[in-house]
Amino acid sequence: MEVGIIGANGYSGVELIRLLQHHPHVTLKKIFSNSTSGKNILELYPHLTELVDMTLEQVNIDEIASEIDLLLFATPAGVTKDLVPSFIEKGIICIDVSGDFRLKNPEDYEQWYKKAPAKKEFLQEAVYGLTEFNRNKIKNAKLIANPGCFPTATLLGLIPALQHKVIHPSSIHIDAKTGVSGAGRNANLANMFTEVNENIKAYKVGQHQHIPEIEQLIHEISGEKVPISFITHLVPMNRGIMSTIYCDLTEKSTTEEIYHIYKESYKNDPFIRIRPIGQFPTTKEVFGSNYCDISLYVDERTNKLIIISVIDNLVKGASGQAIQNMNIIVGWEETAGLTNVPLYP
Ligand SMILES: NC(=O)C1=CN([C@@H]2O[C@H](COP(=O)(O)OP(=O)(O)OC[C@H]3O[C@@H](n4cnc5c(N)ncnc54)[C@H](OP(=O)(O)O)[C@@H]3O)[C@@H](O)[C@H]2O)C=CC1
Ligand SMILES: CC(=O)N[C@@H](CCC(=O)OP(=O)(O)O)C(=O)O
Repeated sequence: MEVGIIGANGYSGVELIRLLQHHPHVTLKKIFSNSTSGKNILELYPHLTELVDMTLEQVNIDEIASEIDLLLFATPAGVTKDLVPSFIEKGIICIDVSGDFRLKNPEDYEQWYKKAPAKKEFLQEAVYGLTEFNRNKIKNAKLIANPGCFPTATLLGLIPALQHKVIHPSSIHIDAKTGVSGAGRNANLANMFTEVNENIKAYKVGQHQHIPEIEQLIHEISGEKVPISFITHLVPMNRGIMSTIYCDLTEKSTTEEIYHIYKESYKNDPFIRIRPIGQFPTTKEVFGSNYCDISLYVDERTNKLIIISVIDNLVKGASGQAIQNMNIIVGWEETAGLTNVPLYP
């Protein structure tokens, strides 16, 4: 299969390039960017020396359509809503890592992304690519809206509890932390070493674009349209997301009972690791891998379930999950190209 990456020079794009080096069935045929087109990827990422020798090209829809079977998009919000429809119409499978097709209601996109939304028909056609939740729909998808990094960690942590109705959806509070690569490679004062190092800060408080995405899926699972509290923090590390979720239990329960629900729910999911009771995951333990590690704790004093979920934002939170979805669409083994062990320490 001939694959291309649009936005290949950003952090998610170059992570796609890295992961595809180990993919047994994929030929990376073309890479594309915008302002850096014409450059060899090695000028921007020397760590790929002697591994990849490709020049970034400007997107040309007709040329791409004649050479590529599947496109992975790693572009900023607002780009794919205009680009993707032409490729879908030409029969090319599109997997979009950006947020353009995630929210079914275009008004939500306008409100939270402050941009014009994609056309309704494409929003309807897009399948939300949270693999473990939507595997059956993903199989037949032509357009995947890959989830955001925070929604991936958070929703994988919440889904079994919501499906088994052990928590009140209206009681969900999420405290989330991310490494700086989540913001992409563009220079930005807020992400400078001097601003981030030895520091931790809350950002986009009450305004984060992942709020409606998380609420949309909670609604789909529970039938309840409820607002959530969701606060993101920037911490001084390159990669990693930790989502700590607090929710009220519907009935008295124990950590053991909840643990068994989660083990059963995820027993066929190769990238979800439910940690033994009493062991809590760190971001380093999933670094560079497609794993999502989840721990459960019932605080019997407050009757709350506390869920701790970690991922690597660039792998399970973006490029790894995109490849997992591609594997499912094409019918390859779901783990193809994604079997690397986390890098530790
Ligand atoms: N970083 C992360 O952890 C995650 C990111 N995402 C999403 O993935 C997308 C990419 O993020 P990230 O890699 O961090 O961002 P980056 O800013 O690092 O990279 C995006 C790249 O897209 C390129 N680009 C912009 N417009 C076009 C265009 N019209 N055609 C081709 N290329 C274009 C830019 O290239 P040029 O410089 O040449 O203009 C830029 O380098 C975003 O939508 C982001 O929200 C989702 C989950 C996690
Ligand atoms: C550190 C940092 O800034 N992280 C980004 C993650 C963005 C992301 O995952 O992308 P989408 O906008 O495509 O959902 C943020 O919090 O907005």
